[in-house]
Amino acid sequence: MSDQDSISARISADCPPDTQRMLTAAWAHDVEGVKKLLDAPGKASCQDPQTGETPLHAAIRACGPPSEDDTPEDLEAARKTVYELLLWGAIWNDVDNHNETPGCVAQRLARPELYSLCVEAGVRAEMLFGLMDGYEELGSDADEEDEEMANGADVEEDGEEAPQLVSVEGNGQNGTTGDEEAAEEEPTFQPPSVDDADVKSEAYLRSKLTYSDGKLVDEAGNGVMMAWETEIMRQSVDALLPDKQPGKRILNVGFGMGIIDTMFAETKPAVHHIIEAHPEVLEHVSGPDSKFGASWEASGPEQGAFKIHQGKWQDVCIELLEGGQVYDAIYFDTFGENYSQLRKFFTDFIPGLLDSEGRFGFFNGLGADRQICYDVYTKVSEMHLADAGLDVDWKDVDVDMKELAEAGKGEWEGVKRRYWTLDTYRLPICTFLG
Ligand SMILES: C[S@@+](CC[C@H](N)C(=O)[O-])C[C@H]1O[C@@H](n2cnc3c(N)ncnc32)[C@H](O)[C@@H]1O
Repeated sequence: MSDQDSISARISADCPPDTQRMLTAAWAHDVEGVKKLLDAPGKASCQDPQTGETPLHAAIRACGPPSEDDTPEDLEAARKTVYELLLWGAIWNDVDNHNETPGCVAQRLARPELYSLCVEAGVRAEMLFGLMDGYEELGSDADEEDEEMANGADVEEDGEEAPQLVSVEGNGQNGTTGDEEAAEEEPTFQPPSVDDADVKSEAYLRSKLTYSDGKLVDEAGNGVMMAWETEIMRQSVDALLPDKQPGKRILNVGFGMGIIDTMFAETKPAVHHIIEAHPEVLEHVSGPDSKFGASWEASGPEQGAFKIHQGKWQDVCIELLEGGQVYDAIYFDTFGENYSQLRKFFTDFIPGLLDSEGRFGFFNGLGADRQICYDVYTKVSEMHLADAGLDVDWKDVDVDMKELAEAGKGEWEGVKRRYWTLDTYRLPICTFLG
């Protein structure tokens, strides 16, 4: 076990005794001891104030990497401890001072069984948040710092700062003065700070955009679309139109840099509709250098066959439905919207707009700055797609990370936030069930 993963490094001298007891019992995989200590709400997710270690981190970290000393009994005790903690409300995605969730530790230590328990807990939590309408922002949408993804599931890799000791704010109630209360307060862990990239759809749609070589960036410096995604767009087109037959009816939501629309146009569709809401993107599309201006619209096989629908898809799709439009291929890739909007598109529009033999795809950047969040969102979206009557096949696409490895460098130069950190893109190909 590396020094940074040792018990002495993880349970600090300042750790309050209750928390220390819980962390030690979790570290020892003392299931009975853990159960006894779980006597009040919040106990399962207590944190060392300096290291941010939670009982889940401790139970997983204590396993270390696989070794020949491992026994089935040890592993079973670890599994039971993690299971028990999750049962008692341990938070699956609290980060520690190294910006790792318990699942990140399990992945780093090559403990797939424990990793799976964390993923399953994440799926349960996110499905519940879904019922309560509390999703994070989409992965490609520059913001994943919603509280619901809880405390830095989307922390920038480079945004790590030394955690500070902070005190819980007292309000002087219960007959104590603020000072007395302060004296009794315990320090709490402050997770590594995150760069606040909270993009909201309305603000984004009003913001100034810059098209530059290989990227489209909003006024806060968020990457709206980047050229490194071209291969993903290429493979998405290949998946949606496998035979590249001409004469297909295509809908693309979100023009961005027009990368996917250029590829769609090359397949010589019968209908090619694009929905775009941002005024500056629309200005760019109608500009003299655009391939999708008035002459493109006029070049369609019939009037309205090639068309940029100006406005938000939430409004335009209602008109398309009312007009009885049906498509063979639909692609969805917007910016600044949260997962609830993608889910709305699945459930409210795909059933009416997609031909019964058609294919639907979307940019799958959900939680893409952290493997466990990506894995959780793969499952969550799969369940919601099934709710909408859709089956999904995931195709793994290698992402060349050479120029994407470091925030602020390579492809990320001039871009506020590294929204993609993974070697493999999971490309969704959705068709109707049955
Ligand atoms: C990531 S880009 C799309 C990139 C595109 N796939 C490509 O290949 O270049 C997202 C686009 O969706 C647009 N958008 C964001 N919210 C939208 C909404 N509610 N309705 C329509 N378009 C929207 C943005 O203005 C932006 O042009």
